[in-house]
Amino acid sequence: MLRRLASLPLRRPAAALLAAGVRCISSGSVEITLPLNFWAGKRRTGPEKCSKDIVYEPATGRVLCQLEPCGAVEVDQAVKAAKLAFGYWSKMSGMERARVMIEAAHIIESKREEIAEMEVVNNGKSITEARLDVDSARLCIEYYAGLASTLAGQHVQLPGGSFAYTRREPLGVCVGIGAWNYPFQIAAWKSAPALACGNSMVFKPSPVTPVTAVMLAEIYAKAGVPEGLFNVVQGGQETGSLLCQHPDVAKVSFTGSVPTGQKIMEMASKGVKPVTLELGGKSPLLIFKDSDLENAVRGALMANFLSQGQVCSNGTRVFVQKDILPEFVKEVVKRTQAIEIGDPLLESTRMGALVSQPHLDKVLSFVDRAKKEGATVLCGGESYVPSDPKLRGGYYMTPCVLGNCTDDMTCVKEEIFGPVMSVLPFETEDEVLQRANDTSLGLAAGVFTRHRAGERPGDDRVLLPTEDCVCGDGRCRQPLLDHPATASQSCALRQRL
Ligand SMILES: NC(=O)c1ccc[n+]([C@@H]2O[C@H](COP(=O)([O-])OP(=O)(O)OC[C@H]3O[C@@H](n4cnc5c(N)ncnc54)[C@H](O)[C@@H]3O)[C@@H](O)[C@H]2O)c1
Ligand SMILES: CCCCC=O
Repeated sequence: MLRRLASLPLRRPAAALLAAGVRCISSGSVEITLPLNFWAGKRRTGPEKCSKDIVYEPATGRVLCQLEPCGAVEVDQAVKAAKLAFGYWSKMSGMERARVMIEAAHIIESKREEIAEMEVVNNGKSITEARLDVDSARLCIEYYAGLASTLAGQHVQLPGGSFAYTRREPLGVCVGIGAWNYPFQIAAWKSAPALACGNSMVFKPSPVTPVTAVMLAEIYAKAGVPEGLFNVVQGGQETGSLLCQHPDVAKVSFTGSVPTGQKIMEMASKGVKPVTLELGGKSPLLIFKDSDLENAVRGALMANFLSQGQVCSNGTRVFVQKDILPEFVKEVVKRTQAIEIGDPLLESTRMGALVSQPHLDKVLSFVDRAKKEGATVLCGGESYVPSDPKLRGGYYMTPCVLGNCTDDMTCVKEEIFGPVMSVLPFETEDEVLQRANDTSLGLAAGVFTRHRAGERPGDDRVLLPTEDCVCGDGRCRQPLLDHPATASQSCALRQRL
C-alpha cells in the first residue's frame, strides 16, 4: 500500500523501530497507490471513467494519492455486498458478533502505530493525538462488543393471561458518512454500534481523508466479519447522496457540518429512513473568578487548540469573569505562543497542519473578518512556514487568541473549526448563562468554578428546578432563597438540600 519515496531503512515492526527511536515513516515519504474503495471483502478500484480527486498530505502539501469517487454502479455493488452480509451477520447471536468485534479491537491495538501514522499523514494532526484517536476507536469497538450480547426485548403482561413481547431487530444496511477531523475514529463510531446490533454498513469517509477507513475495513475482514459487512466507498457529495437515496439502505448516520446534515435529513426523510446526525458546534466555556486559574487556562487551551482547533465540541467562546480577565488573558496568550507547531510526526510537536489549503484559507479569513469587526488579535492568526524545507508547502498557522470580542461578531457566532479562541468578558452568572445559551450550535459546554450554582461566594441563590417546586405554580423559576415558600420551609427541594 505504501511506497517509500525517500530511501528509508527496510520496514521493521513498528514497536521495534520506536524502541530504537526510529519512526516507521516520515512526513513527505509516503505515497498511496492501492485502491481506496473496499467492498465484498476486497479493495476495489473506482469507476473506469471518472475525474479523480487529488488527496494532499497536509504536513507537506505533497500529493498523497488520487481518489476515485464512486458512482451509482459502485455504490450499488457496495450496498448489495452489505445486504448479502447482513443475511449472515444478523442471524448470529450477540455473543458471536462480540467475539469478532473484540478480535478487531485486538488487531487495532497491534496496529496502533501504523494506523496513527497514516492518520497523521492524511490529516495533519500530531502523532501524540493520533495515537489517542486509535485507542478511542478501539475502545468504542470494545464497548459496543460488550453491549452486543445484552440486547434484549421486553415481556408485557396483558389482560386475560395474554402477553406481548418486543424484540430488538437490526435495521439492515446502514450508511455511515464521516467528516475529516477524526477519520479513523468516526469510522469506528459509525460501525461499532451498527455492527454490534446486527447491521451491515457502507461507510463513506470525507474525500479529504480517505485513507484510514479502508484500514478499518481490512481489520474487520481479518477479524472474521462476513465479506461485505463493512464496506468503504470513496467520494464527495454525489457519492454521499447516492448512498442516502439508495432504496436498500435502511438508515443513515452522519457526522459533519450543519448544512450537509440538513441535506441528508431531507434526503433520508424522502425514503422515510431514520437518521443520526452529529453536527457542528460553537460551544461556550465559562470561567468563573473562583476557578483554579491554572486548570482553567489548560482547559481553554485544550478546548481550542487540540487537533488544530478542528474539533466539533471545542469551547471556542471563552467567557471569563471580568475580575480575572487580565490575568487569564496574559497566561493564555503566553502559553498559546509557546505551542510547538511543526512536523506532526515528531513527538515534540503539539500542533500540526490544518487539513487542507482551502480550509486554512477559510480559518485565516475568519481572523481577518474578526479584526474588521473590531476584535483584537492578542496572538497568532497568521499562516506559518516551518523551518524544515520539506514542510514549506504545508498548511500551518499560528494558534490565535482574539480579545475585545462581542457576542454579535462573526468569530463568536459561527463555527470556525480552526485554532481560534474568542475571549468574552462577563459579570454575573445569569448574564453568562443567557449569553452562552444564545446559539443555534449548542453541541457542548464547559464550566470552571470551585463552587456549584448557589454556593459561589457572594451568590446566595439556589436555583429551583420547576418540577421540584411545591409552591403550586408549575412555571415557577424563582431562585430558592428568594422563594416565598422557602420561609416556611414548605418547599420539598429545600428540605432535601
Ligand atoms: N458532532 C460531532 O460528533 C462531529 C464530529 C466531527 C466533525 N463534526 C463537524 O463536521 C464538520 C467538519 O467536517 P466536514 O467539513 O467534513 O463536513 P461536511 O458536512 O462538509 O462533510 C461531511 C461529509 O458529508 C459528505 N457530504 C457532503 N455533502 C453531502 C451530500 N449532499 N450528501 C451526502 N454526503 C455529503 C462529505 O463528503 C463528507 O464525507 C464541522 O462542522 C464539525 O463540527 C461534528
Ligand atoms: C474527540 C471527539 C470530537 C468529536 C468532534 O469533532
